[in-house]
Amino acid sequence: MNILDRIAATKREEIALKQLVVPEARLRDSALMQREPASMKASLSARSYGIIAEHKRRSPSRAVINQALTVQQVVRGYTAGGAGAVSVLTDGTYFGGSLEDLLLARAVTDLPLLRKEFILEPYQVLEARAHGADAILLIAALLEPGQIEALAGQARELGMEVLLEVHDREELDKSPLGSADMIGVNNRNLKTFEVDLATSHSLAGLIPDTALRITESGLGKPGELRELRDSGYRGFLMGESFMKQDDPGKALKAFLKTLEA
Ligand SMILES: O=C(O)c1ccccc1NCC(=O)[C@H](O)[C@H](O)COP(=O)(O)O
Repeated sequence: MNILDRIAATKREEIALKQLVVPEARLRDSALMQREPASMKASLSARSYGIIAEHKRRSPSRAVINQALTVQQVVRGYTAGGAGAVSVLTDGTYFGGSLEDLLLARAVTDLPLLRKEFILEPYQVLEARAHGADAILLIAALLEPGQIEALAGQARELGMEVLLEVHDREELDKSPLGSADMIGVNNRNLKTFEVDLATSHSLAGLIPDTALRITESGLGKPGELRELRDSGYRGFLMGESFMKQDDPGKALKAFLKTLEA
């Protein structure tokens, strides 16, 4: 079984349990349901380099990235450092994240928040909204086209945007692209962890202009972002290269200064 299949199997078990412990009615009672979500697409589009800075303690491909900082320290730093949006990993088992991280992030920033999660069920979309997310991630490799449409429709009804993630031509061709506000190309093969920025370059021209193009993973050099921008990308999802620094927000600020010089 590859890692993505393992993550999905764990996730299904977790969702079944969580639905028993926290019923949907309780999620609907969250005070954050009254908050108007912000547009991540607009925030990223307003910048020449729309960085989605990710809070990421660890991952299946990297046992430890940064366990020393609080989520508030990281997200405050990203906000001051010029991020266009913040991505918060909420998976506990494989990434050491939680829904509490999303709540804490919400408490310290007005930037749009992406719930970075392996979403399989409508329950998780409601969870995202109830914990302050403005956008959700849908991973094409995990979902059938009909599921993408249904989950994206639910997100829209709840006022959130959708980042649809693909990794290859097959996933792009099978996906209902009109369901997404943003289409992300993950440079990391989630089954092998291999990272290749050529993935984004080769798929850029196949993404419809109705969606904002986002390139994800393995980014760290200003020159790479300039080339990806030339290919049509306006959003750049970056985790490890900032999180491995002692001060991720300062690292982001310095990175943007070099990029925009
Ligand atoms: O990062 C991983 O090892 C990983 C493994 C399996 C599934 C997903 C994984 N990462 C999720 C992501 O998409 C990245 O966290 C995100 O794009 C940022 O990537 P990076 O800048 O390389 O940290």
